[in-house]
Amino acid sequence: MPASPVAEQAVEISGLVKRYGDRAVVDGLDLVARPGAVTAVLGPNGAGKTTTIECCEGLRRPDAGTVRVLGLDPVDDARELRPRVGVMLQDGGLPTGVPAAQMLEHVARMYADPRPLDELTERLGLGSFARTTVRRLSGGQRQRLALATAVVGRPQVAFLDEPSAGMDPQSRHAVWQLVRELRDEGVAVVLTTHLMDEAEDLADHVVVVDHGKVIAQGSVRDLVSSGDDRTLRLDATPGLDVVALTAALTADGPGVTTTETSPGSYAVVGPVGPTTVAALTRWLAEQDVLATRLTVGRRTLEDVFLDLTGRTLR
Ligand SMILES: Nc1ncnc2c1ncn2[C@@H]1O[C@H](COP(=O)(O)OP(=O)(O)OP(=O)(O)O)[C@@H](O)[C@H]1O
Repeated sequence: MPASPVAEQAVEISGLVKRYGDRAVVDGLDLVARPGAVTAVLGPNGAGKTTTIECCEGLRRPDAGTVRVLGLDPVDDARELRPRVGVMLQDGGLPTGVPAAQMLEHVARMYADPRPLDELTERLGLGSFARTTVRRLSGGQRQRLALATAVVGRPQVAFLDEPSAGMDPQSRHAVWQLVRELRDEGVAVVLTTHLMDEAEDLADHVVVVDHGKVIAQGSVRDLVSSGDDRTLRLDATPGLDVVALTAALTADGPGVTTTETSPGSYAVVGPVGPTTVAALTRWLAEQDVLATRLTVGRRTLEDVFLDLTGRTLR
């Protein structure tokens, strides 16, 4: 049998286009994912994240561009890739009439060296619903089972589509811990998410996608650091005059931008300092508006997204 091509990158996507009808939902997307790293594809609903991942999983054929997973074509080389790639679909994608434990045992039997099932069961808390059929599992339970089936075969690449969606905080942390360990074992983990904290906590590399295109990428640190910029967050009455507020904040200080991110929530981004806060509280007092929350902190990925698109992620 010829040796598999040696790939430095676990996943390489170049100029990917996927159309539904005449609409390109993925529109010239480039992405690279390394072994031993978590790559998070971050973007709002409908950005094209799932479609991109489905092209990597061989579930959809690109209309243009190339996708390589471990140097192979996900559609043409599906048989060779199957034992080396783990997939967690957004809707679980599992047969519904089988009890959870039986499902996991069945999947494990397909691999030469599966992970110990008792350990995986314990870690992801699968024991409490082992005998329940997939159909009757809650959304979060189904997600945990889907994750277990994705990683039980010790894949070299794991595609996880919104791995912690719908989970309670305890389960979410168990999932995050497992993802970190996969990374430490050398697995290339590619996950989609629209949860900022998930990307900030887990990702070595973040790819921000909007309208089927990459609009920014880098480490979280690269993306959020921008000189002395900080974000001042303010909760107050909806509909404040942000133009007048920005003018008041920049009158005797450096330039900042002000946005009402959702009704009654505002973000002031820029070199926010003590004079900015003083000017803000003075302006609010003049308008007879009470701030119910005021914080100053470092920029987040949410701020980056807001800067790039003028919209919030959710
Ligand atoms: N089979 C399909 N036929 C037609 N349109 C589709 C199909 N699958 C997805 N789409 C559309 O493609 C766009 C991108 O969908 P996709 O699921 O890739 O986005 P996403 O970024 O994963 O969003 P979400 O965060 O909501 O999961 C959406 O507008 C969606 O309605």
